[in-house]
Amino acid sequence: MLAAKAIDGKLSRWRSFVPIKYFASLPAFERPISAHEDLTSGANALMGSFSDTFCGRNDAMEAENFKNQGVNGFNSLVKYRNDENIRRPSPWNGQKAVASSYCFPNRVHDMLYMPLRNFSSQSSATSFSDVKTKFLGSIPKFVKIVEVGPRDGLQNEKAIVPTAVKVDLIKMLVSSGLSVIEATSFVSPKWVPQLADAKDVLEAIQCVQGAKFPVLTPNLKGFAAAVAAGAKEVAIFAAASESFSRSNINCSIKDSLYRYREVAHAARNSSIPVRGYISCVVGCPVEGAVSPSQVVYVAKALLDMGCTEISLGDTIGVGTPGNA
Ligand SMILES: CC(C)(COP(=O)([O-])OP(=O)([O-])OC[C@H]1O[C@@H](n2cnc3c(N)ncnc32)[C@H](O)[C@@H]1OP(=O)([O-])[O-])[C@@H](O)C(=O)NCCC(=O)NCCSC(=O)C[C@@](C)(O)CC(=O)[O-]
Repeated sequence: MLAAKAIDGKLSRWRSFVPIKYFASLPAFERPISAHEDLTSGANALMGSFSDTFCGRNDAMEAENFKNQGVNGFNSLVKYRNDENIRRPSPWNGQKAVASSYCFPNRVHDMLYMPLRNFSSQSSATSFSDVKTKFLGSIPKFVKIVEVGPRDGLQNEKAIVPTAVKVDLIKMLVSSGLSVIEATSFVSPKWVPQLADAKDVLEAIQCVQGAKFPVLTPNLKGFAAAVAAGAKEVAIFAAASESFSRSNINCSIKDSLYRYREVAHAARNSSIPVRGYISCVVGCPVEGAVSPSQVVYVAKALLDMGCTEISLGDTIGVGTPGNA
C-alpha cells in the first residue's frame, strides 16, 4: 500500500500491527483488537511472503502452482475462507492448512476477528513452526493493542449508557490485561450525546492503574477539556475521504488538518502524545474507492504535525488483499 510505503521507516511501528494477527497460534492477548493499520500493510506483507511460504511446504508441485497463481491464488484462498464454508475442514490437509489459517477480516478496525484460528491444529507442529518462523522473521516482535470499545462501541449505542457502567466496563477491560483503552471522546454532545459524560468518565478512571486511556479530541476545545479531566494521551481523527470528513466532523479535510495542527501543537506543549486516525483509507460509504494518494496526503500531514502513531482505518470494511 502506497500509504504505508511512503512513510515507512518513520512509522515503523505500523508494521508491528501487521501480520502477527494472521497467525492462528498466537495467544489471545497478542491479537490486535484495534488494528487500522493491519489491512493495508498486512496485506502487502502477506502477499510479499506468499510465494516463500508455499515454497516452504513439502508439496513442491502445489507450491509451484500457488507461486504461479500469485495474487490470484491468494485471492482464491481468501475467498474460500470468507465463504459460508468457512468452518468446514480445509481442502488442503497437513501443511497446506497452514496457509488457510490466515484471514482478512471484513472489518479490521476495532474487532477481534480471527474466526479460523483452529485451522492451524491441522498442521504438524514442525511444519507450522517453520512457516511461522518465516513470517515472524520479517516482522517486528511487538504488537500494540488499542481497545476502543468504551469510545467507538458506545458512541453508536442507541441508549445512553450510564457513566458508572462505562467506568466499570473500562475497569474490567483493564483487568483483562489490555493496556491501552480509548476511554471516551471530548466531542460535541450535540453530535455524540452518548459520550456527553466524557469528563466524568475520564475523571473517574484517573485512579485506575495499569493502562493508558487516550481520548478523542476533535479541536482545541475538546483538547482543553480532556486535559482538564486528566487526559495523558489524545487522538485526532481525520479522513481520507472528503465526504466522510464533512459528515463526521463537519469540515473539509483541509480544515480538519488545520484544526488538528492546533491540537497537535497544544499537545506537544503539554508533552501529550497524539494518535492520528485516518478513516476510509480504502473506501468511503459515499465516494466509493479512495485513492491511496489521498491517504498518503493525510498521513503525511498527521505525521508532520507530530502524531506519534497513525492509524489507517478501513472504516466500512471494504479492504481486501486485492484492493488494499
Ligand atoms: C468536530 C465537531 C465538534 C464540529 O462541530 P461543529 O458543529 O461544526 O462545530 P462548532 O465549532 O460550530 O460548534 C458547535 C457547537 O459544539 C460545541 N463544541 C465544539 N467542539 C466541542 C467539543 N470538542 N466539545 C464540546 N462541545 C464542542 C461548540 O461549543 C458549539 O456549541 P454551541 O455554541 O452551539 O452551544 C463535531 O462535528 C463533533 O463533535 N464531531 C464528532 C464526531 C464523532 O465523534 N465521530 C465519531 C468519532 S470518529 C470515528 O469513529 C472514526 C474512528 C476514529 O473510529 C476511525 C474509523 O473507524 O475510521
